[in-house]
Amino acid sequence: MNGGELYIRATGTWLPPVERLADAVADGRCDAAVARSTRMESVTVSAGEPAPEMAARAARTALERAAAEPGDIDLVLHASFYYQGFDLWAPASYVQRTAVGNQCPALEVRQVSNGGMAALDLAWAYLAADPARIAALVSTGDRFCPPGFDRWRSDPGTVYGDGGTALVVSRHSGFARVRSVATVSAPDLEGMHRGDDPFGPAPFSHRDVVDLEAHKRDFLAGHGVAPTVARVAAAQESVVKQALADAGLGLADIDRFVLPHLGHRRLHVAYFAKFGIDPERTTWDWSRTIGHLGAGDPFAGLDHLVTTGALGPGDTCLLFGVGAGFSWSCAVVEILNTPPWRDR
Ligand SMILES: CCC(=O)NCCNC(=O)CCNC(=O)[C@H](O)C(C)(C)COP(=O)(O)O
Repeated sequence: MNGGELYIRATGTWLPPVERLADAVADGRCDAAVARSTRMESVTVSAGEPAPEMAARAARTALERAAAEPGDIDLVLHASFYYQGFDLWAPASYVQRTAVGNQCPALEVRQVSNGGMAALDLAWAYLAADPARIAALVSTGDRFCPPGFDRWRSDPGTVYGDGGTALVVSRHSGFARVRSVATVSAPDLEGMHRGDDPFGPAPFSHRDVVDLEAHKRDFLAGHGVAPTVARVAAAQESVVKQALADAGLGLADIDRFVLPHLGHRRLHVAYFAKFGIDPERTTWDWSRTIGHLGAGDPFAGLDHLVTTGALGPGDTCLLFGVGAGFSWSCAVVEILNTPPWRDR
């Protein structure tokens, strides 16, 4: 169980323009088979904006919407998982200096695609530990660009988009209440994003471009597909059960589902078919135009549903996060009122 009340004061995203998969297939950047299996339409692609800068822009939007002063923020957590622009550096401090302008603890959470949701879980516990602590900013930012990452081919079941997202959470008030956050870990699966590669002395010591499919093939060769799929499914189920139980709700009580921006085949196996979720009640129709934002999918998806009015007062929403490791987080969010920034 989490500690005390937690509210969402504001969400924020900063997303660059999209590139269409049809164009990427036509010019050979994206394999037609990936376009077919993922059913993605487009992904956001940064023309040069660095990941921490996109996170800071999303953070500024969320802080403005929250009407938060620098002194209101008691913790900054920044989640990312790809290169942040410098070899040895603290992107959370960049977000704090450029978007927040205070001196509270600013720390990074690197838990691959589950980093944003894991940071939300950690922020709640940090705020609950001291009555003097009121609010936190959680930001995410990633730019999946060459030479080290191929957004179309580095992870064939998922096409990657660039962007920044942010959440301002508070123990006192907000347009939505976080009724629970649960996190589950399965470290026996960490080898799936490592494969048979040796540990290296520097980035890209063993290969020039991230190739998650190669690591997955190596891992499955040793661990078997069926047991691995079953392990992933069981852990995903356990985190959903825990979040719903902590919120005192059942799956049937949930109005909308914010899913990771994975390709359609992966979403079908892990969410639509597994939980009997109607794609129409999820963020799929939108996420297929955005791509996998790394740690930011859940915040971007919530921002989209609230801003477009798909979620309104009295509605409940389940946020899903899953990351290499693996780790899964799940949050139950109840919308209390319509935020002033909702599309008119
Ligand atoms: C590396 C980025 C990241 O953290 N992504 C989230 C974790 N990855 C996923 O959830 C993708 C789905 N993959 C899996 O569940 C496992 O690899 C399976 C269970 C082996 C299935 O793989 P698939 O056939 O979908 O490629």
